[in-house]
Amino acid sequence: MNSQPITIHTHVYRGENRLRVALVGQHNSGKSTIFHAVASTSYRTGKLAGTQKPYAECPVQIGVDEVHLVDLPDINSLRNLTGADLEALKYLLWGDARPLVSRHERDKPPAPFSRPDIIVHVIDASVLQRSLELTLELAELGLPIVVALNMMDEAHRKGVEIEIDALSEKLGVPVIPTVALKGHGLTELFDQVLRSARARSCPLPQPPNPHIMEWASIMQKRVDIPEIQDAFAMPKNQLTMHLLESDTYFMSELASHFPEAVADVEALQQEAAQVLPRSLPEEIEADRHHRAVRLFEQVASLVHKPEVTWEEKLDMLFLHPRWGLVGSMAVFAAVLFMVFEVSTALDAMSAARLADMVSGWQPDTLSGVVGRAVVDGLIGLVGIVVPYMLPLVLMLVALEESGIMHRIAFVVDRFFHAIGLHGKVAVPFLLGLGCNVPGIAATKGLTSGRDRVVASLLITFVPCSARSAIVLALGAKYLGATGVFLLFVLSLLVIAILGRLLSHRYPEISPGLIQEIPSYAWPEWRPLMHSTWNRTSDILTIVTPLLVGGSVVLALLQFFGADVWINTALAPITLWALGLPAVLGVPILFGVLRKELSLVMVYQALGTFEVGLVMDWIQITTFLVFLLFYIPCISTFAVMLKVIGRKEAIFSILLSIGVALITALIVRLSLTGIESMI
Ligand SMILES: Nc1nc2c(ncn2[C@@H]2O[C@H](COP(=O)(O)OP(=O)(O)OP(=O)(O)O)[C@@H](O)[C@H]2O)c(=O)[nH]1
Ligand SMILES: [Mg+2]
Repeated sequence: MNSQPITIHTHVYRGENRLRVALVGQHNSGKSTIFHAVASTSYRTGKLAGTQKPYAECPVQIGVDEVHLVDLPDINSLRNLTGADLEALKYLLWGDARPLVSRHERDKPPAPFSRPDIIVHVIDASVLQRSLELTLELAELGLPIVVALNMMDEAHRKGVEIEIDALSEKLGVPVIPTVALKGHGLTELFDQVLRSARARSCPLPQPPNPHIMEWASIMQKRVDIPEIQDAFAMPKNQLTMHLLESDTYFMSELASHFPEAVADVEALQQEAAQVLPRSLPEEIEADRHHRAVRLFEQVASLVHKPEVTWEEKLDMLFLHPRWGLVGSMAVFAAVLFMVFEVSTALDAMSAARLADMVSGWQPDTLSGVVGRAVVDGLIGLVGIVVPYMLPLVLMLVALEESGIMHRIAFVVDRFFHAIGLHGKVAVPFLLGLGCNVPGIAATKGLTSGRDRVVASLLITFVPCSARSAIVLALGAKYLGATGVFLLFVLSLLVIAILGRLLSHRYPEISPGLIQEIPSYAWPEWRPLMHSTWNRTSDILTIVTPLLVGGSVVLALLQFFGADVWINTALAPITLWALGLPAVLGVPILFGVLRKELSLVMVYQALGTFEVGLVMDWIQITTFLVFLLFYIPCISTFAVMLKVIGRKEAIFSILLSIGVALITALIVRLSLTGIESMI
């Protein structure tokens, strides 16, 4: 029988025992890109004690293990540091612990968490030589290191070829090639991080030349005093090298805590200066530079520049630091075209035509009314499926399968992070401009847990085409272009503020996951159609009964003359809070079926098309603001049930009513205030 070896890890990194990993590297090497590729949206940021450069931290799930990942500010060298760089070094040495030498510093410890268990040294492979000096210094820290040889695409483009194995062997450190921008190699990187941490394998020592070694061993003897070593709590060799190089911080700490030892150390530095052609710090720096150059020459070579492939050209548009937005903007424009042109045309051809056909049917019997309500519900369904669900979901699936969605997500991530969301929901948000239903449905495939809930809740505040139509119809006529513009700006503002607030409601730091950007692929028709239909029908099973049922209930209410009760029941909102005519209660309630019907119902309720005759501009604005934000519609509620569950769906209704009321009230009061002033 064939038996497979089973690896049993003696140590699983989880919870309190999660592995602490620090991303260390020079400016622009890609640390933050790696961090954002694997972090969740709810990562934390902070500043190292008394400095201005922020770090970021987040737990990340890797299989059964969990790591606590810290993205540090850039660092060029470990020598002679001041300010933020020195604090970063102190974090690497001591974390939140306070060895004797730093106990007198009154600021907080450099970091609110322990020192890392392992370092991921992020290197820009396209300028490898520059980074290797730092690698040599990091090797002294006594921590396991994994090198992320990042920007391999750039290196490839410049024709720099690196022998990964040779580099890894010479450093005694695993080297993993990555293209952080696309998430390539990140799975291997973090797998290796776990392996190296378990093996506790430290880098090979990288001693300076024998010449310097002699001075180092003398220095080591002079400070090899248990009290000094305890006070600095760092690897002996590293302390020795810092003192040999007359590092300001370490020398001053030595002077203030062990004044008797300083004379010895300084005497040695001066002795060396007399013997050597250059000062000791200069000698050591030159030696390190020399070793880095030699290492570089041994492992790297310049080859003929390869041809740029079409994938690389496309990625210039999607992922390039400067041009990357161009591709995303083009896709957004295409999505908006679909939403505003194609969907509108399809709507006119399908649902609108059907609605026209039955408009003459005005039954006055109970069964007739129910029949008409069922037909209305079904037409409403057609109005969601044909113009919105099918084309927009098809577009979404195509964007996902082609690999474009991942690239857009990467580029716009930063903007969306500001409101606590992942860049992946950018396209669903745009779909929401057409109809919230496919927008919310899309979050199901793209996000999970907290991110999905927050994205869905926020998408309900994106003005869908039905709502925009009312704002455009009434707003353009009575408030002018500026008024309409300001109403949409208000939507954006409300979404941004709610995003921040909701991030507080769901603060749990969900661990990030490693995400790779897939290669480009032409979507295949059959799977595309299949997936589109699956997702649409999935939603229809829950939207249909609610839409038809809701339509019947409202028709019956109207049939039995409940209008007056409804208007009376809603008077606290319409009349008292918002100062609107009470007859608007019915259109507001019935609007949950299909918002665009609200407009017709408003005309009916007020008995005129000239809304301006019965309502002043403040009332019209208040009404539009309320309409813009309150419960979107029954279909949206249905899709929420499916995507985020009953509890959150009900919360969403309460939230939208609350936000609609509060915003409308604020707008009403401010406008009244402004009017009385002028
Ligand atoms: N071509 C290419 N660009 C990358 C890659 N990784 C990151 N970049 C880009 O390089 C730039 C710098 O990346 P960051 O992640 O901000 O670098 P950093 O190390 O955090 O920089 P500092 O925080 O300033 O130290 C960004 O514009 C990234 O989009 C990669 O693998 N390939
Ligand atoms: Mg950064």
